Amino acid sequence: MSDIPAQVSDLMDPTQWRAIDGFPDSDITYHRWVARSEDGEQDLPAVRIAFNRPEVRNAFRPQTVDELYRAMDHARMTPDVAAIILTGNGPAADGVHAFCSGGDQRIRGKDGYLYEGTAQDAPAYGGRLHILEVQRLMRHSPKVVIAAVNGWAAGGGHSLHVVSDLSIASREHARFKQTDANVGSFDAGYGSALLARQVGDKRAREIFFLAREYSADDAERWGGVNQSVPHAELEATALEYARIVATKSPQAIRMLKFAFNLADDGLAGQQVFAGEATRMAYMTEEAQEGRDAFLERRDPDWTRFPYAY
Ligand SMILES: CC(C)(COP(=O)(O)OP(=O)(O)OC[C@H]1O[C@@H](n2cnc3c(N)ncnc32)[C@H](O)[C@@H]1OP(=O)(O)O)[C@@H](O)C(=O)NCCC(=O)NCCSC(=O)CCC(=O)c1ccccc1C(=O)O
Repeated sequence: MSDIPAQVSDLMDPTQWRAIDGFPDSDITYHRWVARSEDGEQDLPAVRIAFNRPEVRNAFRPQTVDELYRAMDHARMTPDVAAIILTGNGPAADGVHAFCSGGDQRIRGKDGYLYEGTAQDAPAYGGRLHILEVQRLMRHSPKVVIAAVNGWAAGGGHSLHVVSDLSIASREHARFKQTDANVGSFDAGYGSALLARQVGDKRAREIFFLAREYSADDAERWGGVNQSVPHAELEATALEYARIVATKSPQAIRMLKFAFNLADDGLAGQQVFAGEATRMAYMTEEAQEGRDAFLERRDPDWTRFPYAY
């Protein structure tokens, strides 16, 4: 049985989680859902990834983004994980909760966000904007990403909740504010286009152009989150969503997620969907006949495969 990890957040029940090898607590924390009993420990089908910089409202710096990408990718490639819960640790010392407040403005250089040790006036290509790579990974991951918005979701943090497949928000502490334009940034990709899909075009423009704060209940009413729940129930609700997702066919969930993405993602969306369709085709005798004929140096015999309609 693994050790019970540190309680990294007010809502995290450490007895339900275990540490994951190779992912020590750092700018993010990454845990696997487990059931512990006298008989031992059993992995359950969800992971928890959390921003771990509550002193800056869980703003991300390049190191944070690198760690987030690695954890997301690890979850993507873990075959018995159905869902990824994305949240923020906290609260901070002043009692304020944050999901994520976007890019860390203190280390923003001329052309992006700078790694520690990079001079503020570094020449071009010193800066990173690779949170967008994380957005694409979340979008193309076959796993269902559930944002558990425990506090502030601002700027690029707002976008991460938008890109998540499902969002659940703390009624007392979740606060949404799309501050990009306040600081001269603009998520002109998923963060704005998907938001318009979710809450409607006028509302999305209002959220970006006015950068006004709105609540979990507002977000639920507008269609921006699936559910506003009492703070104390946030992670339990996210786990309940994950548990239900895990009762469904993995193949069906994967195909549905990629189908939901397809039209908005253009040819990249078609490619992801088509890749899974190809995997299914490979499992058929018809496709295997093509492979076998090549390896046996003969013409394929398609006669037993009908032109289905
Ligand atoms: C989130 C707030 C509204 C919370 O307000 P409040 O509770 O009053 O707390 P504060 O006193 O403001 O903050 C406490 C403490 O934290 C520091 N802090 C907070 N947010 C950040 C931040 N993002 N960067 C650095 N530091 C931060 C704050 O300075 C305080 O520190 P002290 O030392 O105690 O003074 C409010 O905090 C707020 O508005 N925060 C800023 C939100 C913001 O504008 N974020 C950046 C938006 S731009 C972005 O995220 C770019 C992301 C990106 O990479 C990108 C790239 C390419 C295309 C698109 C994107 C994209 O937008 O995603």
